[in-house]
Amino acid sequence: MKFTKMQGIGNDYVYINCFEETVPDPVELSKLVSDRHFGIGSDGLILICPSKVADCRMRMFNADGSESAMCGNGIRCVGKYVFDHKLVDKAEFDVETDAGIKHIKITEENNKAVKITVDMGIPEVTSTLPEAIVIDGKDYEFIGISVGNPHAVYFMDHIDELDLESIGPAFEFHERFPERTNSEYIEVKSRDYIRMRVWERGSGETWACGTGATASAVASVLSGRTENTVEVELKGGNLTIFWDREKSGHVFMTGPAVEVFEGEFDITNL
Ligand SMILES: N[C@@H](CCC[C@H](N)C(=O)O)C(=O)O
Repeated sequence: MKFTKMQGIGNDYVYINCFEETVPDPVELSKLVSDRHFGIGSDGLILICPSKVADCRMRMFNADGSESAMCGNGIRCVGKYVFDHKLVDKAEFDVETDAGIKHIKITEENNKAVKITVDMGIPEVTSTLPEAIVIDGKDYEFIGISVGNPHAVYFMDHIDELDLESIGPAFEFHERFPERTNSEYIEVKSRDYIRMRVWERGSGETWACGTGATASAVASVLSGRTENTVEVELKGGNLTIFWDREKSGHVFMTGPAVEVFEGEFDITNL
């Protein structure tokens, strides 16, 4: 099976062009390819498929094989892939996801996508503002935001000192979140700049999460900490998030996407 490895500010996935390839078991394939010692090495698997209602469809699987409705860094890479590989012949197009159809705008240089803006839709607040869960006897106040997938945003000082390997799974598997949750840990630097670490449902700590950055910017605005445009610094780079709160209610994510390499993977034993 042919694949392409791509990354969006360090959040890396294996991409399969399902206009040409058939994937028999994406759940098992995701576990296999994601393994950083025995596989290709990635945060999961993304299928770029034909769609009846949009220009293409994205299906996204975490490293543990669980499927998510949406992936922010993934959809920017899908945008770059279909543009660069000429599966579309326009710089604005639609991608079907299980969280709805998302509109993409490509900024190109020499016929290659260098920057991608995604209309992430209207965010949904899924908690009281804020709400607390108890972990090891301590209250953690979070803001719950869905942008097609679930996020719990926690504001704190000194995110570099956080023991993410402990707190991440405690959020992910807490009984408050029956479908598990992604969680973001946010240090506010100014009214338009935040720093973020993320623990992803199904993949653990990743270098970036586009839906997480979007949810965190929305939570920052909602709680009065920032203006509507926020730059989010993640381990692998920065994203710009603009929440058009007063007019359309939609939130827009802008950032890069990079093709790392192409290869072939033997799936005869899958
Ligand atoms: N890295 C992604 C989010 C991937 C899905 C997430 N782990 C979930 O299960 O919802 C992003 O960039 O948004």
